[in-house]
Amino acid sequence: MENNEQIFIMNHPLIQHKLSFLRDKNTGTKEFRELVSEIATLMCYEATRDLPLMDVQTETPMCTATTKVIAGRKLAFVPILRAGLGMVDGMLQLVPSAKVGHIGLYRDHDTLQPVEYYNKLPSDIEERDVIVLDPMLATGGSAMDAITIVKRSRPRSIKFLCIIAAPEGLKALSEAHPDVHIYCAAVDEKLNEHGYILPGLGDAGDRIFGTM
Ligand SMILES: O=c1ccn([C@@H]2O[C@H](COP(=O)(O)O)[C@@H](O)[C@H]2O)c(=O)[nH]1
Ligand SMILES: O=P(O)(O)OP(=O)(O)O
Ligand SMILES: [Mg+2]
Repeated sequence: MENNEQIFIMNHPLIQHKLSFLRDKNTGTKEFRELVSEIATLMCYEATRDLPLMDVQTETPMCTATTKVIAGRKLAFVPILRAGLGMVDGMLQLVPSAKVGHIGLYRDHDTLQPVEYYNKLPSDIEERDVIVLDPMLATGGSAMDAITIVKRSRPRSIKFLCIIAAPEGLKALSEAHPDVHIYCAAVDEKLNEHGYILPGLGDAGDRIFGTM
């Protein structure tokens, strides 16, 4: 799977290095949580690369200079519960002013279909660019549903940021929401018969919250 106009694979060495430890089954809950957060920060840096800038006048100790600031674009992060929660603090490290909405979805074990159980989005989401967060894009069902829910509130734009994607999920999501840019750190081989990503890292929510 290659980068294209909709899908961005972040192969930065720091991200890839941390991802190896994240995949390791011997990585414990505390370290796993820290790694998810650190990777989210690094991915946030890339995913905000297109934020528009505007010129301002700044008094340096030497003279007046024309410098750049972000041109008033407001962001909202929307983690898909539970696993997406692990990415929020890392994102807020770089954009502390972002608002945070939450969408609660779990996958039905038999059908693999997402089941919605919670939904709270910022009231001014129409003025915001949204980044939906979930470490894992497997069948794509959760991301597709979460983005459909967010779209009903008419944000300015939506991006989806995950750490590991399966080819099946990338295809499904990019076809269902061609207007949504997708950022991931790795595209793995395939899904197993239970809808888990191979080689993957297991169940991200369970590993973040220690509920294995
Ligand atoms: O290897 C995996 C696969 C899935 N998850 C969790 O499931 C959803 C995504 O699954 P979809 O099939 O794309 O709906 C995601 O929220 C993860 O929490 C996982 O942890 N590990
Ligand atoms: O998508 P699931 O079912 O794995 O949910 P959670 O993120 O709560 O583990
Ligand atoms: Mg889970």
